[in-house]
Amino acid sequence: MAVIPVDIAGRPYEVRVGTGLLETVAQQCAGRLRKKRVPIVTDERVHAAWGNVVEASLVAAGHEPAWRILPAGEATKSWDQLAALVDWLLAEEVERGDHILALGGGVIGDLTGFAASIVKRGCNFIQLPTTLLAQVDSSVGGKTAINTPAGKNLVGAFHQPALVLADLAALDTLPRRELQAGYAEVVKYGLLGDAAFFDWCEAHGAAMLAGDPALREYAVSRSVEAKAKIVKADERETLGLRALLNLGHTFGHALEAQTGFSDRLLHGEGVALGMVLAARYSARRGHFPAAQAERIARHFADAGMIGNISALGLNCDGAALTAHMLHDKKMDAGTLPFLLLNAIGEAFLAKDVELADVAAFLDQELAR
Ligand SMILES: NC(=O)c1ccc[n+]([C@@H]2O[C@H](COP(=O)([O-])OP(=O)(O)OC[C@H]3O[C@@H](n4cnc5c(N)ncnc54)[C@H](O)[C@@H]3O)[C@@H](O)[C@H]2O)c1
Ligand SMILES: O=C(O)C(=O)C[C@@H](O)[C@H](O)[C@H](O)COP(=O)(O)O
Ligand SMILES: [Zn+2]
Repeated sequence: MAVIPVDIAGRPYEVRVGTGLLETVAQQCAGRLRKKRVPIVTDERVHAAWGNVVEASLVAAGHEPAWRILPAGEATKSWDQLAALVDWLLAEEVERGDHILALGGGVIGDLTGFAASIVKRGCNFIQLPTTLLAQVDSSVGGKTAINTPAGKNLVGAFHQPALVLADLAALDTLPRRELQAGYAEVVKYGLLGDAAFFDWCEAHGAAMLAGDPALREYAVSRSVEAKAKIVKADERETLGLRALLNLGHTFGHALEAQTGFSDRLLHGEGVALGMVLAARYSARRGHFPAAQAERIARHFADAGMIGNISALGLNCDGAALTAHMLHDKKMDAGTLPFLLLNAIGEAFLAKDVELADVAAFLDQELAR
């Protein structure tokens, strides 16, 4: 098992990456589960795949799991589900010092973490991420949120988990499309700051996705280490460092909004397309080789993902996509900084991007 410290001032915690962590969840959480009843939030698919494993461990340790089983999918990150979850946690008489368990992907982690941040002005929670995306990204770093009709993650809080248990065995039941979507956030760490890791992805990504256990442990651990370092340096995204983790997301979130936050485009798929767009747009501006942008697009295509937004059949123009971007949380005094590339492994925040130029670029991409 790899143990990666997330060294946040005043609230450090561990990310444990290994196999069998769900089977031994009660022991892993020893000392944190103070009461007989343990509140666990999950979704219906994760519960079907892993509910009995977690239940068995908790029951064997003398606990009585209290399950909150939500519908699977992005629509669960909503005001309605948040309100109902908060009411349920209050009915469970959760105290600040208790630990709420979040068993699932980024949807469950983001929603549960946000509920934990506001119940009694802040309770503890433990992330039990079961998707590749959640293990390499969403369970770490403390961004929690729901979506609103205005856009993605627009209401939320920074609230760090007390512990993260990334069980690699969970990836064995994850559908291939979800694995691929999570892989986009793995590749992101290479593109934003670690060219050697992008090379590793090109060499080993396919075998990692196919199930090689050692490669999976390496991909998850190296991703978590990269994220932990950035989060330690800029927890609240105020210094322009954490913003690097948003590479591909301004484009990606606009595509998710345009497709109605539906199964038509998963978050990771939007991020993959968004990073290809950021790379091509960097090439259009002249500070990134066009051939390298196509290298990135090819890598995602080789991994089985869509490489061009024209394939989405969006039936909209570039201006419709840039309109969604006005809600981006990086907006600053009316301008939107964009994460762009100078090289593979060297992302930067460009503050001189004109949205009209982005819209014109997207018109070309929609017709590609
Ligand atoms: N907080 C952050 O820093 C952060 C980072 C990245 C993404 N996110 C958010 O995460 C969300 C996406 O997360 P996701 O990709 O994990 O999606 P998800 O939570 O919707 O899970 C994907 C699907 O896989 C199923 N599933 C999960 N684990 C499974 C398993 N082990 N076996 C079988 N099925 C399983 C789920 O039921 C769901 O249908 C988005 O809302 C995104 O905005 C947040
Ligand atoms: O942890 C971060 O910081 C990230 O930006 C990680 C992203 O992968 C994630 O999708 C995040 O939720 C996006 O943040 P947002 O602030 O653009 O909503
Ligand atoms: Zn993301």
